[in-house]
Amino acid sequence: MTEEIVSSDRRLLELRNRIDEIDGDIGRLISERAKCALEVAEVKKASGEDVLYYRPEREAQVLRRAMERNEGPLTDEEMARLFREIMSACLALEEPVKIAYLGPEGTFTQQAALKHFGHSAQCRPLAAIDEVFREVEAGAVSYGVVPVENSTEGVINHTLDNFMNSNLKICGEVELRIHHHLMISDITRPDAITRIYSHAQSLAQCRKWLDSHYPNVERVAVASNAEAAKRVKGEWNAAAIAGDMAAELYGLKVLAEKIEDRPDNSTRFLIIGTQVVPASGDDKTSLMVSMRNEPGALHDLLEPFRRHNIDLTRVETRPSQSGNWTYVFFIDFKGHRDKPEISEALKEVGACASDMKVLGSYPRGVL
Ligand SMILES: O=C(O)C(=O)C[C@]1(C(=O)O)C=C[C@@H](O)C=C1
Repeated sequence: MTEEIVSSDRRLLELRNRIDEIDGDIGRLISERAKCALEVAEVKKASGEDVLYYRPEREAQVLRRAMERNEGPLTDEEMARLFREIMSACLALEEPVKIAYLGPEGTFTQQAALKHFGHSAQCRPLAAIDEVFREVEAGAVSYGVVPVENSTEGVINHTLDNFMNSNLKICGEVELRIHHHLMISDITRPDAITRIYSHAQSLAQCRKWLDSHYPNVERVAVASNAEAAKRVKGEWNAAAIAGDMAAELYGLKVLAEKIEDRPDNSTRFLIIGTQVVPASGDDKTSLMVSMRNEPGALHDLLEPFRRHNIDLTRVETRPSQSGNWTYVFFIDFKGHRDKPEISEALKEVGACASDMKVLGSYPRGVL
C-alpha cells in the first residue's frame, strides 16, 4: 500500500468519526426540540377547547429563519427542507395533521402537499377538487391541497369556482416547479408509440415539444398524470407524460426528461381549511368580490388598492354562478388583513362591491 492511500484512509476515518460526533449532537438536539414541541402541545391543550396544533404562520417564520441563518455550503432551500421535515415530525408528535389532496397518488398535488407539510403528515388522495373541499368542510380532514394556477396554462377554474359555494379559508400556499417527463413501461416499444396519455394541462404545457417530437401521435387527456402513468403499464404502444413521483410509483422508464415548453413552468397550490391565520411578517391575502355590470366597476374596485399602495399579485374574473352576481373577481395582494392600510382598503372595496369575502390571509410560500 502506498503512503498516500494510507494517509487518505486515515483522513477518511477522522472525518467519519467527526460526522458521527456531529450526528450524535444533532440527534440529541432534535430530541430536545421534540420534547419542547410536546410541551407546546400541553400548553395549547390547557389554553382552550378548539386546540390548533398546526400553526402556518409560526412554521413560515421557522423556515424563513432557517434560511436567513444559513451560512452554506447547503443552499437555503435545502436547509429549509431539512427543518421542514423536523418540524413535520414534531407536529406529528403533538397531533398528526390530516390532509386531503387532489389525487391519485403520484400527482404533483401530492408532491406539493409533502413539500408544504413534510412527510409526517397523513395525506389522503381524493378523486376531485370538489371532494377535497367537501372532506375539509365535513371535518374528515383538517386541510386540503388543491392546484390554483399554472405559470404556463393559467388559472384552475374549478378551484376558484369551489370558493363561491364554500366557507373554507385559504391557510397557505405552496409553489412547485413542474417538470414533465415522457415515460414508458417495460413492455412499451419506443419506436411504436401511437398514443400519449396525460392530464390536459400537462399536454398543453408540453405542446411544442410534442409537436416537434411526436407530431402524429394521438394525445389522450385523462383525469391526472398519475392515471396516465398507470395506463401505460399495460400498453406496448403508449407513453405517458407525468412527473418523477408517478414514474417511481408505477415503475416506469423515463424516455425524455423535462419536456415542458417553458423551463420556469410552475404551479401554485392552495392550502384550504377553517383556520384564521395570524400575520407571519410576510403574508398575502385573497379576496373574492362580486360586482354589478356597470361602467367603471372594475376601476372602482381596484382604486382603493392603488390609493393604499397595496401590491396586487393576481386578478382573475369568473362568471358568477348565481343570478345576483354578474362578475366574480378573485384578487390576491401582498400583506395581511390585520394591517391598517389593508383593512382600510377592504372597507372601501366592500362599500362598492355587491358582495365581498376575504378568503384568507396566509404566509407567502417559503419553500
Ligand atoms: O410553535 C408551535 O406552535 C408548535 O407547535 C411547534 C412547531 C415546531 O415544531 O416548531 C410545530 C407545529 C406547528 O405547526 C408550529 C411549530
